[in-house]
Amino acid sequence: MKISYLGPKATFTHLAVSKFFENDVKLVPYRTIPHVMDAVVKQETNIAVVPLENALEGSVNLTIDYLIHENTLHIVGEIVVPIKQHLMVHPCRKDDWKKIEKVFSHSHAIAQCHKFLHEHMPDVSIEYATSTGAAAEYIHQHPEENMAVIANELAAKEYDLAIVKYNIHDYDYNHTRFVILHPDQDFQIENNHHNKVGEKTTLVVTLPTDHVGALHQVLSAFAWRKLNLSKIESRPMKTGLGDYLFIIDIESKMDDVLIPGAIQELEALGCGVKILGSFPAYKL
Ligand SMILES: O=C(O)C(=O)C[C@]1(C(=O)O)C=C[C@@H](O)C=C1
Repeated sequence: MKISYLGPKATFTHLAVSKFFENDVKLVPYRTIPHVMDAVVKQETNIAVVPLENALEGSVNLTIDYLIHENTLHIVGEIVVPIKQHLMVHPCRKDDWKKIEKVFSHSHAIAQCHKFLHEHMPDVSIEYATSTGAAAEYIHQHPEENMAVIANELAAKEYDLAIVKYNIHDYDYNHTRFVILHPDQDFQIENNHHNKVGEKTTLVVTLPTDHVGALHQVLSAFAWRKLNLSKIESRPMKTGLGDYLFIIDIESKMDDVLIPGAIQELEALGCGVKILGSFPAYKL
């Protein structure tokens, strides 16, 4: 089985897939989240793994938007991974890293370390990379750049960088949810040894024309069936200012009665409903 992931080597996504999947898989890195997903659609790989949400910074909007608007893949699993961000430099700058002028990383990694950067490196400029691994690889290839990178310990090893500050993320509880994507919504991930923490169903709901209490009615369809929601988030529909869709995570797997009943009720109210997936959630 071939798995596309947000690469290059030693990103957090790489850490997640290499810990989660067994040895008989081939891991194939792609540079951007859309490329990771397109690889499955083009049948270059069988499964895609991409980041969806971080506990400190919230959703990875590119993943959500691509999944909703551009893609036909389904979420077939979720992996929650602890995230530790470190500051690293090319070894030739190890002793004078305090004179660094730029910090380079993925936007989510930078956002997870805002307080640290504000307090300890207030004058540096920030540059964004497609992933933490891509930033680490760049600095390895460009020792002449007076830059530091925010990335994980594996990246420091892979790209031969020196960690000058460990654990610079602003809050201890720093976890990211990665999703496993497949074209077939009934695809089952083989998993023998990981810690399964629950089941989820993710829906995308569009409201009928804006009217008083529309969202309240949507939420009632879940509430009176005692379907617990673990997330509700609005994203622009990209059709006009004020047009939103809602991404709703239900803390149960698809059943024959309750979730289909809630969906029918929403459709009767004039809502559009798309099922992004019904899947097991694992914690590493
Ligand atoms: O850049 C990486 O290493 C990624 O895997 C991406 C990503 C993200 O998009 O949130 C994943 C986990 C961390 O939260 C920071 C960055």
